[in-house]
This record gives sequence, structure tokens and C-alpha cells, in this order.
Amino acid sequence: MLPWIELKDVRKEIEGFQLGPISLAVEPGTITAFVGNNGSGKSNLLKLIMNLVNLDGGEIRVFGKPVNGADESWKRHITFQPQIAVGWNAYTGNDLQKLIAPLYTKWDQALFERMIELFGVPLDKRFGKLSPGVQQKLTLSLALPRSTDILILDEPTASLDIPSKTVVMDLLVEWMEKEDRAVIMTSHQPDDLRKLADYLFLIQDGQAIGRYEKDLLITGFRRYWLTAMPAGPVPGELSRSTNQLVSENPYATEQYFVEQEIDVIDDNALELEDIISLLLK
Ligand SMILES: Nc1ncnc2c1ncn2[C@@H]1O[C@H](COP(=O)(O)OP(=O)(O)OP(=O)(O)O)[C@@H](O)[C@H]1O
Repeated sequence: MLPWIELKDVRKEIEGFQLGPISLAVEPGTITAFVGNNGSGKSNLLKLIMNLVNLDGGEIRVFGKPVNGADESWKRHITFQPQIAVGWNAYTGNDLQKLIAPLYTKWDQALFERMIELFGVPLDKRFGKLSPGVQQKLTLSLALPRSTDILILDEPTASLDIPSKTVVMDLLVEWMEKEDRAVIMTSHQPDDLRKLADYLFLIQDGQAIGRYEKDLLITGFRRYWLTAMPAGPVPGELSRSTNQLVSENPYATEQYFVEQEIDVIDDNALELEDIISLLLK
């Protein structure tokens, strides 16, 4: 399927910080999570996609249209939720709903009311007077009902309590199932990544480490406990300690163990957060 969003050799310099070159394609029906260390450039990459900051090099296309071109019709197909909603503090939830809903032809009022009810958001209080978590709940309740093709969320669950994180994950899964849609999100929450992401796009200090299919990533690393560690390198070996070996190619590693008659006491899959930490080392 043709990608909805395409980044080709995207580059940006922000006061001495170099972001890119980054290339990436986002297809419909997928959730892509940008994952990286703090300050690695994830939020700036989202802003570049939304044409909120200027590119220094490369190009970004949404539905085939360059984001920095004269035709801005692509913006109608995207909802962007930044980490901090700018200019909302003086408005109540009711005001914001009245301002936002008429702008979207597929506004889902039933979903808005359901989310407000699920999260218990007061609609009569000014946005600026709400706690960060309640602000995030209201912002999400004003984002998903827009029913745009693409949803871009910058750390959507960062301030939420644990039960609400689960609610958001379930709502996003349901939102994706309604029609062909795509989500890009940034997150530091392993649960979000495990439950939601189809692809992880890893960024470190402004540089792309790679785009990984989450399910393949989870099966692609294994830890083995051995009675005796082989002296030489083992195929697929990523790291070793006295009796533990971590492999990034379990098939090759296990084949080698069989050929060399090496006893494996135990083995297990690595947790997603361990794999991410290894890749971002
Ligand atoms: N307002 C700003 N002024 C100057 N430099 C900035 C500004 N915002 C970001 N930067 C620079 O851009 C880099 C990338 O920041 P960005 O916010 O995109 O990272 P991030 O990956 O989203 O971080 P985090 O995980 O902490 O949210 C930072 O390291 C910083 O050097």
C-alpha cells in the first residue's frame, strides 16, 4: 500500500542540535511509535511533519503533497496533539468543543461524550485550571472524535493515571478499527508500545537507529544461560556475562549451540524495554 506519510532525508538543525537525515514511511492501518532518549528529536520530527517548523533539507509528503507547499489541504486529514496545548487556557471544555467540532465533517459527538464520561472531565472549568492529567484527558477527548485519517500524538499518556492509560489504549485500538487510519505517537511508556505499536522508529541523539516491526523485535532477541561460556564469539552474540549470553539472532545462536554441543540451562525472550535499551546504547 502507498504510504500516507513519507520522509526522505529530512534534516533540521536546532541551535547546534542536528536532527537527521531521517527517512521513514507510514502506511495506513499502522501505529508507529517514535522512541528515543530525551532530547533525541522526536517532538521536533512531529513538528516537521506538521510543517510547524521549517525543514533544512530533504522532503516530507503527506498523501503525496509536500508539507511545505502552497496546497495545505493535507492538514484536514491530520489531528496533531502536541505535548502542551497552546492558547487553550482561557477556554472551558464546552467552549473548546464548540470551537473544534464544527471544523471536522466526521466529528463523532457520541465518542466525545463517552470519553468525557469515562475520564470524568469537567467541561465547565477553564483548561488552564485543570491538572495536567485532566488537561491530557480533555485534549484526547477533543482529538479522537475528529475522526481524521491520521492522528499524531506527542506522549499522549504521559500525565495519565494508570486506569486512564488503559482506557486510552483501548480507545485507540477501537479508533484504529473503525476505518483505514494511521497513528504516529511518541511514548516512553513500555505498556503503550507493547499494546499499541506496530512499528517502533528508534531515534538517538537526532539520528535514526531504525524502524522495527514490534513483533519481530520481540522474537528477535533471546537470553541464554549456559553451563560454560564458549571462548570464541557465538553467531548472533550481542553481549555476554559469566554464564549469560544475549543473542540478536536466536536461530543462528541455537544452531551453533547444537553443533558445538553446548548445554543451555535456560533461555527466555527479552522484555521490550530491555531490547530498546540495547538498541539505544
Ligand atoms: N525550544 C527549543 N530551543 C532550542 N532548542 C530546542 C528547543 N526545543 C528542542 N530543542 C533542541 O532539540 C533537541 C530535540 O528536542 P525534542 O523536544 O525534539 O526531543 P524529544 O525526543 O521529543 O525529547 P523528550 O523525550 O524529552 O520529549 C533538544 O535536545 C534540544 O537541543
